[in-house]
Amino acid sequence: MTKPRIAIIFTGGTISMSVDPRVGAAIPSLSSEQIMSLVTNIDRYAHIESINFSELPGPHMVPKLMFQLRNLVLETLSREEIDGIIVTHGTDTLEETAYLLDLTINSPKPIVVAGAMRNSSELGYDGPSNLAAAVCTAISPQSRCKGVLVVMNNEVNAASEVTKTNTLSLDTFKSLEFGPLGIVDNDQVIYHRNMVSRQFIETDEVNDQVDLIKCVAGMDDRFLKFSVDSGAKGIILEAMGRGNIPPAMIPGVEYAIKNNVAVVMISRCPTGRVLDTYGYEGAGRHLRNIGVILGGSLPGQKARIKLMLALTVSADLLALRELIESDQYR
Ligand SMILES: NC(=O)C[C@H](N)C(=O)O
Repeated sequence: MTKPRIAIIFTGGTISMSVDPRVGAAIPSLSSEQIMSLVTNIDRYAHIESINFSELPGPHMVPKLMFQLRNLVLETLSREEIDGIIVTHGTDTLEETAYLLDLTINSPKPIVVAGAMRNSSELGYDGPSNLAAAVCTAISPQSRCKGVLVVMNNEVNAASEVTKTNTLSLDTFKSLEFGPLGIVDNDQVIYHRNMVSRQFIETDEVNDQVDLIKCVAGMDDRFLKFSVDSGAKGIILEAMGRGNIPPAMIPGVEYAIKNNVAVVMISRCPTGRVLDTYGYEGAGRHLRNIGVILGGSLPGQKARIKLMLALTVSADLLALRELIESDQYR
């Protein structure tokens, strides 16, 4: 039987780091060959092809590079002999890249994003085991047509649902709202459910002029006005609870919308979607009536990815509302 062929695209992150004695802390240093040499016996399962994209820590990744990575993933997927793709990534921005890939690639072939929480100088370096689980996931026919998957700590999560929840735990990537899609057990992926919803945004670019503003008690509209005046085309408003903001922020929201800047609201609560349940000043109904778009249950950093892509499809605020709300409010 012919073994499946998997391309692994290395972008950096802790999975490719070790402690530099001069700095006394972890920095990118491992080549893809060095990492793959630690994933022992993987050639029993698949032919592996390594592709070097970058050696970036997660916080150095930027939206334009994520989109270049998306183009490389698409190009690699278009090769008939490739059965699936794995992307290694710094975990700090892994969910953002994974979600961008998920929203912009419509392929039945499995795409898996993985990383590590411990670098190769630490006891219990989890890079090789996460990569092994990612390969087991990518070669499974059951992983087809599932969108982009995030595999860490033997759990399989949908890119559209997952977020990093803990600063150091190996078990940090969680779908807080719905739980994992499945697990990797004994080198086999076992799925328990399908992703809740999936959206595809057809575009060839990303507009990175989107800011994220978190609301706190007593906040005013200075950040909102600064964002508009400094050229933002979109703002993610990380609101309180069900989707409500302090009244002193409202002039800034009106100023943004008057200037055709899209304002998408999500919640600073870790779970639950926003909705226009409340009718007081600054509450969801008021904000919706003045043109604020509802962003569902996405965390702010992922809602930003979605808006950055949606803005390349239309600058019209009503069309943007339609596009952004369509998969969360039916
Ligand atoms: N575990 C990690 O990968 C964290 C690291 N700071 C990064 O995102 O590059």
